[in-house]
Amino acid sequence: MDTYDIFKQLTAGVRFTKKRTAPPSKSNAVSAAKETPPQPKPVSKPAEDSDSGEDCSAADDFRLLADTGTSTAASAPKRKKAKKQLSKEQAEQLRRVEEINALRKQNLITVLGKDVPAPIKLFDDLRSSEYKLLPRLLENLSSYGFAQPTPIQMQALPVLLKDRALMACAPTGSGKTLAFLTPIINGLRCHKTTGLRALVLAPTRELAQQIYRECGELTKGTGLRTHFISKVSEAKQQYGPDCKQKYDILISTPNRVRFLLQQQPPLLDFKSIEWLVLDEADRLMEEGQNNFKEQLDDIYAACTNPQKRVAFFSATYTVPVAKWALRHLKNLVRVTIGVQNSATDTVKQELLFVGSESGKLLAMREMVRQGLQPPVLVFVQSKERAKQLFEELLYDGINVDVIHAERTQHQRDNCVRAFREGHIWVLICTELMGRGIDFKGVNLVINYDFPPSKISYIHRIGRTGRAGRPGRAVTFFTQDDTANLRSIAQIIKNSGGEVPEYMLQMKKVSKSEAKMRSKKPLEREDITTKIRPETPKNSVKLQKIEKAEKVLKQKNNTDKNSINKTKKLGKMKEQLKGKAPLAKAKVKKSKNTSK
Ligand SMILES: Nc1ncnc2c1ncn2[C@@H]1O[C@H](COP(=O)(O)OP(=O)(O)OP(=O)(O)O)[C@@H](O)[C@H]1O
Repeated sequence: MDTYDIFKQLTAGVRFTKKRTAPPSKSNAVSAAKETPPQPKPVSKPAEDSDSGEDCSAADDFRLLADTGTSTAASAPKRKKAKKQLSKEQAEQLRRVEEINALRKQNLITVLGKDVPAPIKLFDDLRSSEYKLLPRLLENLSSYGFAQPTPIQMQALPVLLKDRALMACAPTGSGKTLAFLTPIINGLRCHKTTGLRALVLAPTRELAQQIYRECGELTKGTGLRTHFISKVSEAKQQYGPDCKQKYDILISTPNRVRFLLQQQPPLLDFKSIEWLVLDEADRLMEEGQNNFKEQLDDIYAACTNPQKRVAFFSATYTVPVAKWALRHLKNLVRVTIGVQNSATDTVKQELLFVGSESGKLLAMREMVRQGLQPPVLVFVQSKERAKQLFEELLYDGINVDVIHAERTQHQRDNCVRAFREGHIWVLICTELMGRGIDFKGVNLVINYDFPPSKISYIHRIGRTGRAGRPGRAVTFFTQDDTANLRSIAQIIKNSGGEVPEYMLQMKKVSKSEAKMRSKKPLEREDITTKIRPETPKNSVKLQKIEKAEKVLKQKNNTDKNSINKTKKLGKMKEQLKGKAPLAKAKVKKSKNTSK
């Protein structure tokens, strides 16, 4: 029973006149912790727009947490009274609480939950007797040379080091990986032969591999053994009952893990799992065909240790994830940095109207002509389109490669490595690389194909502007993309960018349509400059143009008007054949392009 319930019971049947102080509402109760003075206003207001149907607004979460009574508050008058009778000790406590609140406010940290540990200011604060961070781990942390923890690290580290369940939401590129690996390593402390004790799941193999690499750096000198499932076929030797090599930490994708769990006998044993972390948790909790939720349910059921700590991390969250966390995780703390479900403000975002599909290729070539500053990531909506664009850019002599699910693991690994090392300047990719991947110093993200949802947009453009560096994102759009334009324009506006007012005034898309669009990408014309096969409509038009050209030729007029007409007809002919498609796009671009 929380303060609100007690208040309700005590005041049953009592009527309040308007003059009296209003009773604390449930939402008030949530915004202030039990023994704290008024907290700063939560900064994680819901982002202004919520039309995609996939977002979980902060308001929803406040309600969700309020319903479970995870946070309680003393009423304002009580606090005033308490202030009057403060002992020295209480005054000191109050000062400390105010200091904590100021630190959170300054770093846009919002917390929800009971008795949330104070944020740290420096990594060195973790040396204290309270956290007892392994000296070797501190050494490894300091070898990165980071001046101070990022806001998510400031708050998530103490929460996890105090063994609390955590649902963390922080912008892309804000250092979430370190925020969950550090407490795991500290919790496990040294190698044991008991088997796997920590499991980290990520939606793609590339991301799992990246986390594995980071874990390798952080576990240096601790003796802890980390494993990444590279080939399922080799797993039997690596994990089977006869295997002598025991690992402490496993980092993988859910499908590989579930496959191994389902073998007879199972090749993995999760009974001793003490830490379960979901990176990109909202993606991992997505339900439906080809999604991870079912796999995750099986994995979660296999982690039978009741003492396990569970942590969710992502830059975006949806209502079902918040609901699941509240239902299943005890002692949950919710940490949000900045405004929930928003784009990182270090990226300069632009929307570019390119008229038609063929206009995209011309716009791309124009950007190349003006000079691209590599490395550049280009997102398209499917592997077919990735291949098509690759062929086109390769033909232009650009130092380009492509990564998609159809390439072999070896090719994908090589491609990622070459891009990281700067051998490839432009990398064409699909949604596969949209989340989590940390390529250092990506200068530009081009959304060649409009993102299927605003969640996708936030993650895609988050591949640039990481760890406080500046970045740029250009999103092409055509007439066909206007349905999602409003919500993405709103995101740009919310993160401080400029967008034309008409975009924000566009009709809202219904939740069901937004959901449908996020699952089923638009059908688009192929990416090609090859001559398009003639349609009956085109050939009639072509015949008409050719007839007009013939007439003009016969007249043999050399006046300006006739010359212009001939030129215009020639251009129209080229356009119909797919050789010069941008004339229309250029005109519209100047009207509708935002900064
Ligand atoms: N305290 C810090 N100070 C400066 N840079 C940091 C700090 N912690 C981590 N980084 C760097 O920030 C970059 C992004 O970190 P990370 O990949 O963990 O981001 P993320 O929040 O998980 O992003 P995403 O949501 O896209 O997955 C990495 O290159 C990492 O080395």
